[in-house]
Amino acid sequence: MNDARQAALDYHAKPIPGKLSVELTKPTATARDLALAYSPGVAEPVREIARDPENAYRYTGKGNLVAVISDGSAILGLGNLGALASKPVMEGKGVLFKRFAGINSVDIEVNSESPQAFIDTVARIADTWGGINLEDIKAPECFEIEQALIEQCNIPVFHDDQHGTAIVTAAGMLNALEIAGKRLEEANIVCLGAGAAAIACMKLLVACGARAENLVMLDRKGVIHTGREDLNPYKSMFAVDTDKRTLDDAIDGADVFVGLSGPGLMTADHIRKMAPNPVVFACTNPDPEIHPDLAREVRPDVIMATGRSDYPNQVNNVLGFPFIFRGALDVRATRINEEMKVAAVHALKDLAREPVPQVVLDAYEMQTMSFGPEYIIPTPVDVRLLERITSAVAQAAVDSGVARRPYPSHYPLKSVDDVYGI
Ligand SMILES: NC(=O)C1=CN([C@@H]2O[C@H](COP(=O)(O)OP(=O)(O)OC[C@H]3O[C@@H](n4cnc5c(N)ncnc54)[C@H](OP(=O)(O)O)[C@@H]3O)[C@@H](O)[C@H]2O)C=CC1
Ligand SMILES: CC(=O)C(=O)O
Ligand SMILES: [Mg+2]
Repeated sequence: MNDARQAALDYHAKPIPGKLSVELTKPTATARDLALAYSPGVAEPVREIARDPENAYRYTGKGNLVAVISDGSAILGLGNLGALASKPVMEGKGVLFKRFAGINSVDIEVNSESPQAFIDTVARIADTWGGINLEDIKAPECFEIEQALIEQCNIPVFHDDQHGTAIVTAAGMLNALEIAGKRLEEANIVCLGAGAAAIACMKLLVACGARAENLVMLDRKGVIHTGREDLNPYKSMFAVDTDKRTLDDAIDGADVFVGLSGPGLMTADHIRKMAPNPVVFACTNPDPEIHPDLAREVRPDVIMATGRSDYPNQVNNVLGFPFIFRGALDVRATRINEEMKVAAVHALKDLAREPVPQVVLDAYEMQTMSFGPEYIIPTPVDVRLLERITSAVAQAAVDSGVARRPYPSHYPLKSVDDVYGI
């Protein structure tokens, strides 16, 4: 077994299995403590919640609790490996929620025989949570599932692989193109993949100014064009009238490549054919469409991003979902709407232009990091993400009328220790 593989397995297995645990927030040492925590004291908040469900936010952990729910049908770029196999990733999302935004989470892996069974299962347990983060559910089922749950639940339901990824991709793309001296409105874009992440990313890029006619999307069968009769409605939105059929055809002269598909699908010959100063976001995890070392060797002028932590420019939804949920929870938003997503894009994009704190440089063992080809987007350990994205999202929720609480008086957040505002 190679060292990296063994290290990853040991990390998950030792000293105790898994990456998350539950902690107590109240004293439990004495008989009095127990009489308050459990019987008879617990009956009082029960009565209060039965009288008014909003009291669940006051007397339980609901308001700072997010469910991370998957059916394991699209685990990273590893494919449909089933609900249980997705558990390390879902625990991992919980780690990120807690570490970066002070949010408690529980991972739930659902064995479901149909989208409707999944929807019914999640809808029945929705009251438990302050929000629901859907994760690693494959397209096209993910679209129907998310839409149904948004309609049935009065808490935010957010499919991270769609919207978290799209927000981070749009922020990184706007910066990368500026550095490359290009405009999104004029860029020729190739998107490899036509699933949850790809469809949402391309929709948001179009909303940000990309032209649909400059965008070629590909699935396993090749270019999504108007002559195809096997397209679902989500893919059809991106069908273009073109003679191009393969990635090799589409990539010729392209300014941008976005990979949300599978490992190793982009070759040296593909990247060689791109326009000057190409932008390549090879975002499949854990192994990207093209390795960054190969991409840079073939194209020294590339602006390269991956989903990984061990190369510059990590375009990964970790830069989005913890902070978006934090902002949504703190104003008790009923949903995460387009205004909140756009606010997150701009907060993330703008932060990349500011000087990088020493603590971030230390974490990455770098002497310098500054806005440019090797730094198009902040790193996940940058605590300013907590301040900027949560504030922007909360404000957008208030302004767009989905907040049930005012903009928090304890904002801006400077640390996860401040999230309860006490
Ligand atoms: N960096 C990040 O933050 C994120 C990265 N991702 C990555 O994006 C990828 C897709 O995830 P997701 O959208 O959730 O999964 P889905 O299962 O919803 O979509 C996968 C898509 O990839 C396409 N695909 C797979 N293999 C090939 C191939 N050989 N050639 C062309 N297209 C191919 C599929 O084509 P078809 O439709 O024909 O089956 C499908 O459209 C994963 O690798 C994941 O790790 C996802 C979310 C966040
Ligand atoms: C990062 C992530 O959510 C994914 O690759 O699926
Ligand atoms: Mg995912």
